[in-house]
Amino acid sequence: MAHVIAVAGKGGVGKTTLCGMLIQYLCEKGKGPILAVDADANSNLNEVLGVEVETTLGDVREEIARAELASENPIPAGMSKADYAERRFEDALVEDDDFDLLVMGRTQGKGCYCFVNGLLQTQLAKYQNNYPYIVVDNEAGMEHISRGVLPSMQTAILVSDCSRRGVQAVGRIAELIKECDMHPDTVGLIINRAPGGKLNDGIKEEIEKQGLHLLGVVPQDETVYEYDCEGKPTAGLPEDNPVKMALREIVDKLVL
Ligand SMILES: Nc1ncnc2c1ncn2[C@@H]1O[C@H](COP(=O)(O)OP(=O)(O)OP(=O)(O)O)[C@@H](O)[C@H]1O
Repeated sequence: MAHVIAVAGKGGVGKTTLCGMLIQYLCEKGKGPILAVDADANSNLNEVLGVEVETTLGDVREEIARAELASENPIPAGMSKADYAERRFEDALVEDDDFDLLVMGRTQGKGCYCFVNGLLQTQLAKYQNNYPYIVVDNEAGMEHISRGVLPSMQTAILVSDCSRRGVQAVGRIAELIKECDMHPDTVGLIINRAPGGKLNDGIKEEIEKQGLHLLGVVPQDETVYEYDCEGKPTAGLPEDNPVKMALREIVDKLVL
């Protein structure tokens, strides 16, 4: 069974960047094949990882939910809706050397999604046996986890920037995780984009107030930002990049 690592945080704090670096590092450590799941409709994990995505699970869900209403039903005659959905979900899996990527895409729309959400849940449960690790880039609401679409969670990595509000947002996500009844072994915080890689006293106080376990601090680094602006995958960052090195040190301390 896969070890599921969920990465979450408020938008813009660098969650997707760190998630991509984590996937790359696990691959380098020989922990692959990894299933990477982009569960945040606003993030672009594929860009960070440097892969193209043609179909999202959201597209497939939409297509199937509307199939019966459409004048041209895409489901071939003689094929069940469930078999067609499974085939299309497999089409949506982007395969790379050491990881595969699934992009959830948008989660809301008109019509009933219960049937396809159920299929998606089954499909993900099936994938759980094919990969040693599943790494999920979540939106702040952790919707896929709270709705039970994702099978389980052993490690939650919560990312905040160096702001009180970022830490407070993470505190709320930690509460949500408790309410989800998934009981991960580790729930820890990474502070990203810290100037000079240091925490100030106000942030330290807030972390304590929220009762969060600090895994480590990642510095602000202009090269990471430039790579993003130029659309270059973070996988291509030099080995001695300070963000890459800080994240690796944190991952090495995790029990995975
Ligand atoms: N340590 C860092 N130093 C400098 N820039 C960083 C660092 N981490 C992330 N960034 C930059 O911050 C911006 C936001 O990062 P990213 O897209 O990973 O955030 P996010 O939390 O996933 O946001 P969203 O959910 O909106 O996608 C990007 O331009 C990224 O390159």
